[in-house]
Amino acid sequence: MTGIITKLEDTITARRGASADSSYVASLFANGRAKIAQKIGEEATETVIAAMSGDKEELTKEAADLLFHLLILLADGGVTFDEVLAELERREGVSGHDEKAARGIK
Ligand SMILES: N=c1c2ncn([C@@H]3O[C@H](COP(=O)(O)OP(=O)(O)OP(=O)(O)O)[C@@H](O)[C@H]3O)c2ncn1[C@@H]1O[C@H](COP(=O)(O)O)[C@@H](O)[C@H]1O
Repeated sequence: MTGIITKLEDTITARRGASADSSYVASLFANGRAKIAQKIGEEATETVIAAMSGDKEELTKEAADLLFHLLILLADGGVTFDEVLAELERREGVSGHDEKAARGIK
């Protein structure tokens, strides 16, 4: 299931320093973290709009866009998707309320 994530992570890493003219990923890296973060905001908004419209196909496509751009932001920040999954596994079985309390969130 996550094989495509690993492949995308490898592709994203390989695009670092590639020509921004020929690669969308390289163009995002070239424009910097703020631009990548901005794309996350846009894709998140589009995902929310798709969810609210009730269009499952559109929601699937927008969620894929969001996840793709999140992988780029994670790569830029030096975090792997495996590390995100490990954090989710760490929380497994912990109540959401307890998790918030552990982080000092009321
Ligand atoms: N999975 C994706 C993928 N999903 C979405 N996108 C691009 O993400 C962009 C989505 O942004 P928008 O919807 O806002 O469209 P846009 O208006 O064209 O974007 P902006 O000009 O505003 O940045 C589009 O340009 C899509 O083509 C992707 N681009 C690349 N990939 C993967 O990344 C690989 C490497 O791509 P390159 O870096 O282009 O070689 C590809 O082989 C694919 O596997």
